[in-house]
Amino acid sequence: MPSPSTVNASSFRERVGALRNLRPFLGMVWATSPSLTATTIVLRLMRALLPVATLYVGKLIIDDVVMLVQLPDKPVTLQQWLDSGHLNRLGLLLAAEFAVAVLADVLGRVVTLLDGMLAERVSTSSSVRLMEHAATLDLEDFEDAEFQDQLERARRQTSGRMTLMSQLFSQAQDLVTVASLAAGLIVFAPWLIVLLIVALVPAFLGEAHFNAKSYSLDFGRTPERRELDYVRQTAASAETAKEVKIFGLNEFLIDRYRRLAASFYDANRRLALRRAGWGGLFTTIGTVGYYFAYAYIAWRTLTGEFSVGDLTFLAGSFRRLRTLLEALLSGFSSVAGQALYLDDLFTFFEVRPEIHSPADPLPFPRPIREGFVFEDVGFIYPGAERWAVRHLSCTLKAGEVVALVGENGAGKTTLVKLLTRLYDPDEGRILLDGHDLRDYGLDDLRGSMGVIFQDFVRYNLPAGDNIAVGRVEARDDRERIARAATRSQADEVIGRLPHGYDQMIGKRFKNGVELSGGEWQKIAIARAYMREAEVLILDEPTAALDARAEYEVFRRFKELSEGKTAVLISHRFSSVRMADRILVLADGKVEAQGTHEELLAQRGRYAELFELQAAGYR
Ligand SMILES: Nc1ncnc2c1ncn2[C@@H]1O[C@H](COP(=O)(O)OP(=O)(O)OP(=O)(O)O)[C@@H](O)[C@H]1O
Repeated sequence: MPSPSTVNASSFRERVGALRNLRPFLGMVWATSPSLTATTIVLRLMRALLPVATLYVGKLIIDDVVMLVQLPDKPVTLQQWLDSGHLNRLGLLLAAEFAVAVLADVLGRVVTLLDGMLAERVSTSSSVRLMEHAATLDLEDFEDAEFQDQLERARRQTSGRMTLMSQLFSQAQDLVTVASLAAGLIVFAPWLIVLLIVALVPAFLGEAHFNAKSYSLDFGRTPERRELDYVRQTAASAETAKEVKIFGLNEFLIDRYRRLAASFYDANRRLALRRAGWGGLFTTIGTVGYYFAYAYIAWRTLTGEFSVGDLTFLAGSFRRLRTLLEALLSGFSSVAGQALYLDDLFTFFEVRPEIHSPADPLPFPRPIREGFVFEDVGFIYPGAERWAVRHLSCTLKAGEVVALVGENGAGKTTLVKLLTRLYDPDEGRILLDGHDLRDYGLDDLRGSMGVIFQDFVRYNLPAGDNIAVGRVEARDDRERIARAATRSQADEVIGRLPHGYDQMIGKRFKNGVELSGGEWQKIAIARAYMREAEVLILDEPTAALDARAEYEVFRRFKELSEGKTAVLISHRFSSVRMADRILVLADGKVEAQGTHEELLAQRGRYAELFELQAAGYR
């Protein structure tokens, strides 16, 4: 991804280079709906030829009127005119002009309608593609600030660039109109075209320059804009309202928002002012060119070389051409500018995940025969300075319940992330039944594990669906959902909800019911049971449960993980001691292991932490 410093967007070459994005963009539009796209193109082509037709019929009308005015014995009354037959041609011409006007109007409306429909479909399909692609990427990508900026820019492109489509089509349409008008001009006075182009070039270059500037301004400010959104969200959202109120953070956040927004405004205003100034100057040059040409045509009419009809046709064509060319040129530079933005979308699509399935994956063992072995595993988070885990060696035997304990930052969650291949180790390897985890299919591996993290997601969905997401393919299996709920004690929570399993939970939507922290946790833990996986992992999702509830959850967890490999992470020793084996982690490696009693007898860190907690309860 280009960093702000490498995007010197004022370089003209870069802008023209960005036009390469138009091909895949148009490909995307076409793929969304070939029939809509083809129809709008054909209609626009027809519409493109109407201006020259209007002007030409207008010229014929005026020439005809001038001729009739000069008739030696002209009729006087309307009846006489009609009887003389002189008006037949004029009548036909007027009817033709009327027909062209109606057609132009109808075509314009239909095209706008089709464009609107097409734009919406393109926007939806690119959003879908964005989500599909995002789903393939690594967790590492999502935790990277630069990637988040890129994702944010790409997300804005999915709907923000839809005007680009109409604009591109309009450009093509205008181009055809220009060609038809220019053909007319060339027949009468070729050098007028040259005058036209000379008058317009400065305006074009000015536009191109300022568009590039505004892109680089925008690009360089993605982090600030993300911060702006974040501050706004924090200052006014259901999730943060409680703490913001108690800490009285409104002023602080609003002030921060104001300062950020003000710096945006300043930069934008400076650019807009310069743009307006230069734009005004260039337009004046164009206007001078126009009146110069007008005077010339008028003169040639006076000398008798052009008819009055020619004069109106030429002056009309010239004026039309000028506005069209101006629009085309500035449209071109705006298209090139927007194409630069498309870079964000397409470079996002080019990001490839690093964690993937092997070409010829092993099937996940069901049941697991031996278990997992961590062999001297080391992992450092991208951009971090310290190893999160290093020289970590341990086993998780098949059918065993292992508890991980250790102080904050000891590496417990990291171990779980490595086990589920959200990350791959930087050193050493993890074996499952004697084979490297990387030899198994990724979907198969993750599909065989039920993990609930401490920061599990609180889905604003009906209670049943909140559990069903644990195995979303089985979301219609009400019995399985109810079974999972019973195992995690979520059934009692759901029993108290007015609409039971169909009750919307969370406060985001109408009729949603908010749950307590512990109730949410029971629902989340039910997801792990819903999964009916070979490996069950609870990474401290029980912190908000009261002591009795946590004890009960773990007692059942132990019972229900009979024959399964299970890992539980908790800071409560009353729960931890139920495990078959306890691993004590410190500084990213296993410091001690054994049963509760064995570890107490060793009188090491485990015994110390246990004593601390026990003392707290005395
Ligand atoms: N996404 C991340 N990016 C960078 N560093 C991280 C990230 N997640 C964790 N770390 C670092 O890795 C180390 C181990 O963290 P980990 O989350 O595994 O600890 P933990 O034992 O689960 O702690 P806790 O009991 O607080 O949950 C910590 O030093 C932490 O700062």
